Amino acid sequence: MIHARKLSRTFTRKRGKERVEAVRGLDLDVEAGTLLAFLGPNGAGKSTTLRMLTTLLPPTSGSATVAGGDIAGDPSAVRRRIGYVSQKNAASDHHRVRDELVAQGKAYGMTRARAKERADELLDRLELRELADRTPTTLSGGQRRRVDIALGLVHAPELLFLDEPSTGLDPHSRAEVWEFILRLREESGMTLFLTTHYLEEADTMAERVVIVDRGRTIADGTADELKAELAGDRIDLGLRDTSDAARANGVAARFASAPADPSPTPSGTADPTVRIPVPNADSALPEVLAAMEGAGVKVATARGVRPTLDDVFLALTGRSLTEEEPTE
Ligand SMILES: Nc1ncnc2c1ncn2[C@@H]1O[C@H](COP(=O)(O)OP(=O)(O)OP(=O)(O)O)[C@@H](O)[C@H]1O
Repeated sequence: MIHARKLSRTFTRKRGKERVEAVRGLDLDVEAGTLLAFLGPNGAGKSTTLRMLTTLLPPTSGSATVAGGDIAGDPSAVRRRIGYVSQKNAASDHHRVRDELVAQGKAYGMTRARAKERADELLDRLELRELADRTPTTLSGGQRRRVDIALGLVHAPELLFLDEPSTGLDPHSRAEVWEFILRLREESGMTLFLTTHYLEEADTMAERVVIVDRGRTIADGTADELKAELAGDRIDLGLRDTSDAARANGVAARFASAPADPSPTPSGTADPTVRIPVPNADSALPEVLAAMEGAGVKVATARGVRPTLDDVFLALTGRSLTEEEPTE
């Protein structure tokens, strides 16, 4: 469905003629029917990639075919087959939801009758029927996002790009938008390519996660694969007594699958925490506790910690995905 080769985009900032390599040589193949989450910190090149794949921005070099069309050679064929829900609201503030959907259908060359029929189908499918005669300014954030998604679906695309579909929504609306995205996929088998800042969403919803940083792909796989290969489990032990720290670290070193923290790090309050990277926290925990007891270390709290996608990013770059990039 998507085949990109060495896709690159450089911007030249007017002042000072500074060059920004927003996307550097991206290779990507996406199978039809996949739900892919495209992750990366601010400024990693996600929106630029999306804009190139949706033909809104020409690449500086490299090539891509999207839904069977060449983004440079045949952009209109690509546009007919894909939908794009951008970060900005697509619906105008002053037109009623149904009218907006009908206008979109006509813009795609449908007859008025067909455009109305299609608008009705989408109003039902995205549970917007009751809101059909309202203008977007009177809708909640989640309802408005559903209207944006409906607008992206008018021409029944094979592939839908969603740029940050859940950003700026409250947790209830986020869950609701996700429910629609997942349902859409189940009903239509559509390929979905989305960016998100919410790592837990990518972790639980996406079949494939691609992480980009500074314009390059740094990880690609299922969330479980990436976590298992790049981050691994951890055991966190809270010590009752700081004076046990040196002994606790000695025991930790015997179990650690990677060099453990050299010194226990205070976890907010006075009691120190020893963090031990292990291949499997569930099976290692009883053995670690027994060894600590044998060494006379008094353990106050113990817990197995599963890695997150942020741990994956941290392992790869030494930075957290949730931290802001320093402004250039
Ligand atoms: N039109 C432009 N002119 C100059 N620089 C640009 C332009 N568009 C993007 N950039 C730069 O390209 C880099 C990648 O930007 P992009 O918007 O693709 O990142 P992103 O991963 O989508 O970030 P965010 O998560 O903040 O949306 C950034 O350094 C950005 O400042």
